[in-house]
Order: sequence, then C-alpha cells, then structure tokens
Amino acid sequence: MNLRLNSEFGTLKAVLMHRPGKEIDRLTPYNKEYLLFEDVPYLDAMQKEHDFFTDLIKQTTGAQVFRLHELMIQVLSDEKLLFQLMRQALTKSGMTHLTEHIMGRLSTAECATALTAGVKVHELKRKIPNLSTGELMDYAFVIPPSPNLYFQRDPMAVTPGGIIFSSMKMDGRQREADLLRSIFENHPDFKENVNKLYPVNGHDNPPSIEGGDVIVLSKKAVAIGNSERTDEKAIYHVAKALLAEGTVERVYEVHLPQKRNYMHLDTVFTILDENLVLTYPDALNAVLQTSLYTLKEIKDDKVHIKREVLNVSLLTVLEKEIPYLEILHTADGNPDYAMREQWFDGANVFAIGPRRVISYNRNKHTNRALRNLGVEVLEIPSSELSRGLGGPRCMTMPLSRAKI
Ligand SMILES: NC(=[NH2+])NCCC[C@H](N)C(=O)O
Repeated sequence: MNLRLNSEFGTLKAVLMHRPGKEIDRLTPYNKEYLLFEDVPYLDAMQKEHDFFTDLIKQTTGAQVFRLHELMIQVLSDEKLLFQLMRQALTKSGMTHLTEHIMGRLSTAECATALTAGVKVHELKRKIPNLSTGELMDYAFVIPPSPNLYFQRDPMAVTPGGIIFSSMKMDGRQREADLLRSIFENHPDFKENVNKLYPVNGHDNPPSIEGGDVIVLSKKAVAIGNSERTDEKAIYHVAKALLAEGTVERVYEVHLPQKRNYMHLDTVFTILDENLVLTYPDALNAVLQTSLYTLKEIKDDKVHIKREVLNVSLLTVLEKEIPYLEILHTADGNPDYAMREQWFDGANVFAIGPRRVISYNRNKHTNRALRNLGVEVLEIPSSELSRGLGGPRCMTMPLSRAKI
C-alpha cells in the first residue's frame, strides 16, 4: 500500500479505525476534563454507534477497514517492541520495574488491551498477587488509559509526500502517537511504504503536531493549523520535510484561535470535492493570519525554505488553492444552529468519495444544507460518539484513496 494521499475526498480504499473499548469506561466526572471529554459516555451505545459507522464505510465503499487492536496484536509479538511500549506506558506511575513481570503474565492480546485501556493496581494484583506497587493505592492507574484513541485522525497524518507521526500536545494523549508509529514502522503490510516526514531524527522531545491539524488542499498544497495542539516549530520542520520531498510545493500555516471548539484545523473546515468546502462560517472571519512556506533551494544537501507572512484570511487561501471554489456554511449559515452544530463537529464530516460524506445525524441543519447542494449524506448515530468532541473525520485515518 502506497502510504501517500493526494486528496481529502478520493474514493476511500483503506482506513484505520479504533472501536472504543474499556478505556472509555475509565472516564469519570473527575478525570474527564484531563482526558479531554465533555461527558462520561455510555460505552455499549458508543460501540453500537461505532459499529454502525464501520459497517457503513465497508458497505458503501468496499474499503478495507483496519482495526487498531488487531494491528497492535500483530506487531506486539515482537518482544522488544512490546517491552519498549510497556515500559513507556509504566513511566507515569513510576512502575517501569514491573515491565517484564507484566509481560510474563499477560498474553499479547491482554498486553494490547493494557496499553489502550490502562491497568489499575487492584486489577494487576488479581493477576500477580505478590506485586510490589509501593505507595500506589489500589484504584490508581499503573498504566493510564487512552480514551481518545477512537479519534484515529490525530496520532498521525498521511500527506502527498509521506507520513507525519504526531507529537501529541496534551498529557492524556501522548502515548497514542508512539503506538501508531510502532505499528507503521514494524507491521509487514506497511513498513516498506512509510516515508517518515516527522519527527525529524534525533529530536527527543519534538514540538507538538496533531493529525487533525493537517489538511491536504491539493496535490501540491497542504494546510497545517497553528492551534491549541500544533506548534509553529513543528510546522516549520514538517514544511521543510514536505518541500524537500518535492511532491508538495506550498505549505500553509493557518493560525487558529486557541479555543476548545477550534482545537484542530479540521474542526473548522473539510474538503468534500475538487471545488467544494464545508466550513463553520465564523471561522472564515476568525482566521485572519496565514503564512506560506515554499522551497528556496537545496544546496549541498541542505534544504532552505522561505516563510512569508500573508496576513490573509482562510477564505483567501482556499480560493487561491481550490479553483472554482464553492463554500458551504454549516447549518446553511444560520448563526444559532451553526454554533450548536459546531460544538458537535458539524464541519467535521468524513468524505468517502467526491460529494459523498458521512456525518453525525444530530447535525441536521448542516446535513440538509449539504443535500440541497447535491451532496450524498450518510448519517451515523451520534449521541455517545460526540461526547469526546470529535466528528467523523476525527475518527478515521484514511490510508488509501483513489487517485485524483
Ligand atoms: N481531529 C480532531 N478534531 N480530533 C478531535 C479530538 C478530540 C479529543 N477529545 C481531544 O481533545 O483531543
């Protein structure tokens, strides 16, 4: 599989998803904020909604749907890799000395679950009775959970020039990117086809960037949100790698307001076809500053790039890159409904083909506006999935699409 994508809307051929699991049941009213949830979801209903979503993708596109848990089990048979991930997962609680102990007692599938759902002291004691966990209370996490894993969009990004492995900003999501990187760099189906653009080798603590901030504008241009989650230093490094690779000629840095409902660029707009963009109306006014990176020269193996501050709005950038641009506002521009639907990711639909999208059923004003324009809208149930504040695009990591 050629792990490069040259559009946001070519007919979907392969996608990676994660079915929400036990990690969701770790959320409580007290940790939900730290773990970036708005509420405490009901897992059974959430899984049903997610299964509906996955089946719909399979039925309507015939695309191959990879599941994170299965890929994890496949790569974790490599003990060295498992050791590395397990040790890292135990760092926060200061329990790295338990790494081999845990690996010796749990099957590979159980280790995969432990790495995503987390493990509490009392759960571990049931498996390993004479465990020394020092000061840790029975209900403390030995391994913290990763409830945001169903937002597979964020731990990496596939661009026309290769893959960006994220460096997650928020404490509660940091391990997600390492997990994805371990899979893509080791799984036989993928590893030969990874052209890694980021992190740059030798960077121990790379500046943060998250996949939701990366949008392919065209074969030659990529936009990256400078946001609550993505740092301008990361954008600089990614721009340099992308421009040096040669497929992409322009990288835009789009400055977003640092607000929860603008957390990533894909909360503000998505591209549905060669010339159709769905956007939250306020965003076009709020986003007023962009910078453009282009290649200056490559001399003696050194890459030199140029950054120009454009001081133009997001709309101007989109108009420049997308010919005959047609903009559709969420909720058809009605400010009250647009605001409500933006909170539940109205602009964050998932394009499975040109003018063919999957959208939350709750965003009915946006869905109606899309249909009026001739877009095929496939709705998915959204009572529980939406509680993590991410939409259909956030929940998918497309790996292959028909070329545009
Ligand atoms: N690509 C996206 N917009 N992802 C949404 C992620 C939501 C998640 N709860 C977070 O705060 O990180």
